Amino acid sequence: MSLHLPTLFLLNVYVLTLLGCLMLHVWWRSDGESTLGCSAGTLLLAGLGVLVVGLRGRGMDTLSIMLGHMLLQLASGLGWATMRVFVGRRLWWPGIAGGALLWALLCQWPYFMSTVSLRLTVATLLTILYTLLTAGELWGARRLLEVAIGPVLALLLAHALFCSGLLLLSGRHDIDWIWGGLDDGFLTWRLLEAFLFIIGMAFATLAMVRERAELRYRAVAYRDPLTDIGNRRAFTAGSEALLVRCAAEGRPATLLLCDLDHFKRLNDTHGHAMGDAALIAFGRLLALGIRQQDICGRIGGEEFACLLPGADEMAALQVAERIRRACSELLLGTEVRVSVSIGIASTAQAGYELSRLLALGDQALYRAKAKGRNRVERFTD
Ligand SMILES: Nc1nc2c(ncn2[C@@H]2O[C@H](COP(=O)(O)OP(=O)(O)OP(=O)(O)O)[C@@H](O)[C@H]2O)c(=O)[nH]1
Repeated sequence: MSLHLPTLFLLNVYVLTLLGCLMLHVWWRSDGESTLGCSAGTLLLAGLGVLVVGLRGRGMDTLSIMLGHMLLQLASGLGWATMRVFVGRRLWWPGIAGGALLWALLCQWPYFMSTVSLRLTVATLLTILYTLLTAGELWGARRLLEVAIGPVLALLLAHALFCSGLLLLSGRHDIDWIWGGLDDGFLTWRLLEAFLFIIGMAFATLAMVRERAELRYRAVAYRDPLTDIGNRRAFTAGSEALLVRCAAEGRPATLLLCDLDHFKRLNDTHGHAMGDAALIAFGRLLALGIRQQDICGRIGGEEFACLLPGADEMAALQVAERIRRACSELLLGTEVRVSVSIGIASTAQAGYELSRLLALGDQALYRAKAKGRNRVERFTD
């Protein structure tokens, strides 16, 4: 296969600039997501760098070698910064500009300017260094990131391996073989690989940013903003999935339906803010009082629900009593007394359908309220 080098240079400049402008636009529309801003900068700097490097041999060799490679190193530094920002770290300008500054310094040395092999080695080493630093940022934060980082890591490692291979070959072969023949030479493949790598990184970055935004929106949509526990949507989705699993495994599951007592009176007497404080405290009590495999949520104003997989009625009764007793100790130190009524319904009576469990739990709760509140009642036919 033969690739025409000047065409490849032009294609590089055109596509990188176009992609950079598109990324700028996405950044602008995203309310300033810094990762996208850094990625746009990387693409635009890379496009400009390739353009200046492409001027070599047109009477502007010094400018091309010095400025072109400085721009390319700055693009590599900004590529690293893109992932730093993505994982929540701050921009570190000495690191970003370090490669470009080192290149500018080396260009003051006449031997460096006149020795292609040395320049090729330094440029490739810097590229490998920035690529590994970029991969290191993602790897270091892998436990905190909820998004898939495998494709980007694979892309970065492939790029580092390709550049290392190039470095090894340049040590074994005549440099003219690396740079020479231009139509079929190694430079053509180097340029093509770098081009594909930058495009791949831009799309992978965009995908990671989008995936994280979606996860954040979903988390917000599934959380009750006041108590910071799951809302009705989260409880319903989680419980339905749990019930399917319990049904398949033939295990019981029991629902606790909790309703704070005389909540309207509490609001009217002590104010809405104190009512909110009671809701927050009760939400925390539930979240801390259940096992990791249980689910709880605020499913209405002052109504909460818990689903306990694997728990039969008697086990659930103990949990409910514990919650009821702990509730009386909420907001100690204030004049407010909080109590809760709890209705219990289990899959032994209701089957594994959530709506039926909720309906039976509601009947049990109604009985607890009717019998004077601050008590736990089980559903009975
Ligand atoms: N502070 C506060 N109050 C809320 C919130 N959501 C609902 N409420 C109030 O909760 C009260 C519920 O009142 P009711 O449904 O009459 O029930 P109750 O007064 O608790 O009476 P019982 O359930 O029969 O013991 C209403 O006054 C709602 O305004 C909230 O987010 N914050």
